[in-house]
Amino acid sequence: MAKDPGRVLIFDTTLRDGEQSPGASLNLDEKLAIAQQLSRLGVDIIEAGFPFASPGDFDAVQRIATAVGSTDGPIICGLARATKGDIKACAEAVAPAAHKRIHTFLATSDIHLEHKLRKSRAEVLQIVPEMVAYARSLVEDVEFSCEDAGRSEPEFMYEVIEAAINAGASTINIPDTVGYSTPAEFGGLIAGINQHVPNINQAVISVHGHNDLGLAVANFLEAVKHGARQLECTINGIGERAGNASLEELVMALHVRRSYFNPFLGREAANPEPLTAIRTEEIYKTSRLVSNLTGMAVQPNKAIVGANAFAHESGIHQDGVLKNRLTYEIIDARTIGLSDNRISLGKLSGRSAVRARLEELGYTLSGDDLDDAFARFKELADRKREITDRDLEAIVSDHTQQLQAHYQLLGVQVSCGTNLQPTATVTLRTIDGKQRSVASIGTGPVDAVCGALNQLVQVPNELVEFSVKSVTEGIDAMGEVTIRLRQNGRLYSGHAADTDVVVAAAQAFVNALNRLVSSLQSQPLHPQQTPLPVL
Ligand SMILES: CC(=O)SCCNC(=O)CCNC(=O)[C@H](O)C(C)(C)COP(=O)(O)OP(=O)(O)OC[C@H]1O[C@@H](n2cnc3c(N)ncnc32)[C@H](O)[C@@H]1OP(=O)(O)O
Ligand SMILES: CC(C)C(=O)C(=O)O
Repeated sequence: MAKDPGRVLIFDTTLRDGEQSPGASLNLDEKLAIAQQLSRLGVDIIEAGFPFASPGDFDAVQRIATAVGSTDGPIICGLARATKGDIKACAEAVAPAAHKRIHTFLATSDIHLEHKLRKSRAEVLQIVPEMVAYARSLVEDVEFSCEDAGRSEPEFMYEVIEAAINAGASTINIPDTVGYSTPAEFGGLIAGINQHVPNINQAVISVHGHNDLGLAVANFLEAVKHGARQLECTINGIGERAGNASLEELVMALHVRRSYFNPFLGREAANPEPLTAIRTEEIYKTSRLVSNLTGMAVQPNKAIVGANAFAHESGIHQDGVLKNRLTYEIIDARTIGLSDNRISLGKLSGRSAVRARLEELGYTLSGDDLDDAFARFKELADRKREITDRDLEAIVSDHTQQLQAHYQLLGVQVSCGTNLQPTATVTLRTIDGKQRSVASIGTGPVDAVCGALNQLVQVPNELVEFSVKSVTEGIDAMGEVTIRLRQNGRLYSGHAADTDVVVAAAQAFVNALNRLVSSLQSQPLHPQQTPLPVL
């Protein structure tokens, strides 16, 4: 049996694999806000990024290690390829944390060895212990992953794992990198590792998996039954391609069905102790925060955190729930932090009530940031009778997105209607204070706004998604706009809300352009690429 921490460790990779979701790039302040909320949620390990990937990623990991990696906080981890350069950068980035980890990886499947790494199995067996030992010379806590484990030959993988443990790895991660495994196969893989790797009891077995076939959570639960004690997952299941195993689904499955899982961890079935250290009542607000800051909307029918997850539509269900909620509910919504019992916020509310509610939602604001958010709150409260949590989230996420913005939207004016050519005038200010306005016509007001913004910014892009939805109910509801732009095959999301959907569209477009521009600035200039316009 593997070294057993006595419960299931939750390793959150929202800021690393989650950020690999097309269009989901986050700025430094956004990453920090998410890391702080993950710490409140009670995750055991935060994988904060891939420090070697870019100076921005390095800074983010270092800042999270400094601000969130306190003695009673989570382990702060960075990802590194099995190279000295990656590992050294990772060690430097996580250094400020009280508890730090280097996570290094090398593929073990023949497909990856032959076509991607162009290395033999013998070379892999030489590199892995060398790089794990190098990582151990820099940091005490080292995790090693056999990338594409789900398609690797088990006997070869056993040898690699044994070598990694002998070199000092204390966590061995088994990733189903392409989401290929089925639950029985994945459980069998973990059982095989426990049986055939002679020194496995010196390491925690971890799993990481993707949702290409929608099986990641099911695979992980099967892995827990066979000895996996660390689950690598993301909030809302975001991540590369179809995403990762979702944290909220795993945690709630282990919570709701603990009498089923308890015996696999050597406990009495009736043991009421939780199987993870997660504060489940923080789940919903963490989901909202990640959705707002990444611009990745949560599908309404998503388990646990979707808008419909606790809604009962049909008469027979409503009748049952009215008689006894247990007829159709397996989770009390309050367990994940949904509550109807809230102070209502409106135009007579003061700074303390707004700050307190924002804190409950996972946003800790002070000084100028609080003043700005409060001013926007009052502005909105003059237009809208009751300010809901979703309104507040929209206010703060707009503000956070603008903190490091290259372009700031100063004004939008449109004229449109029957027999009128839709026209928009837009004013932008750059980070260095230059200001310019442009007018443009379009097929509708939003098209005219986007045309004007493109004229001002002059960075080629293709609009691939535009969606508007109402944040709350009623005629005075905020409209939430999500925009996705594509350039050179990469996606950039922008997200904004306002009671005026044209203003929300303009702001969402500017947010997406800001992401695109930041990404261009962190890449070396392509010979045919023109420098960024300065307005
Ligand atoms: C399964 C996962 O999610 S892995 C994590 C994915 N995350 C990322 O890729 C982070 C973002 N990546 C980047 O910024 C860049 O790819 C960098 C900085 C890491 C590397 O950039 P470059 O040096 O330009 O290399 P490039 O991306 O073109 O190719 C990757 C190289 O790493 C090698 N490589 C891939 N995995 C590993 C590994 N685990 N250990 C060592 N080398 C590896 C590849 O074989 C390739 O080498 P080659 O150039 O000799 O053929
Ligand atoms: C680096 C590893 C853990 C990974 O992200 C994967 O295999 O999907």
